[in-house]
Amino acid sequence: MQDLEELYQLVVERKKNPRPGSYTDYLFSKGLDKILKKVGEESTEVVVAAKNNSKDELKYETADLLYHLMVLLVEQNLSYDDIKEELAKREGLMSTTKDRREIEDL
Ligand SMILES: N=c1c2ncn([C@@H]3O[C@H](COP(=O)(O)OP(=O)(O)OP(=O)(O)O)[C@@H](O)[C@H]3O)c2ncn1[C@@H]1O[C@H](COP(=O)(O)O)[C@@H](O)[C@H]1O
Repeated sequence: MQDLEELYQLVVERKKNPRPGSYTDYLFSKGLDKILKKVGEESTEVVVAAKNNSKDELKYETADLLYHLMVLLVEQNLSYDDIKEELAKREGLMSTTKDRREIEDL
């Protein structure tokens, strides 16, 4: 079993201890622009999969995107806890927006 945090930790481990032939090492060696390109590509593939109404494709592309996002976070020295903290801050936000004026189409 591998959850997102375990995947993040695996990427951290690869950065600390590069392993020959590892795709993660390949991304780190190419640098930020390559990682950003992959995040962009994989994001687009998620959009296309959803438009194709294909759950299998969406599942596959989402896993690809999450992996590349974890590589980006590690490259940028953002910890997994940073993201968890940000998400935690948002808990309960719904209740504070219930009186918001309806969003109108332009
Ligand atoms: N989750 C993933 C994961 N998802 C996608 N990918 C790789 O992402 C690449 C995306 O495929 P593409 O066709 O878009 O890219 P490509 O043509 O192979 O290469 P480029 O476009 O980047 O040049 C594939 O090579 C996949 O193997 C991943 N590679 C690794 N992981 C995880 O990271 C762990 C460590 O992997 P290594 O670093 O390779 O040991 C693995 O055990 C997995 O758990």
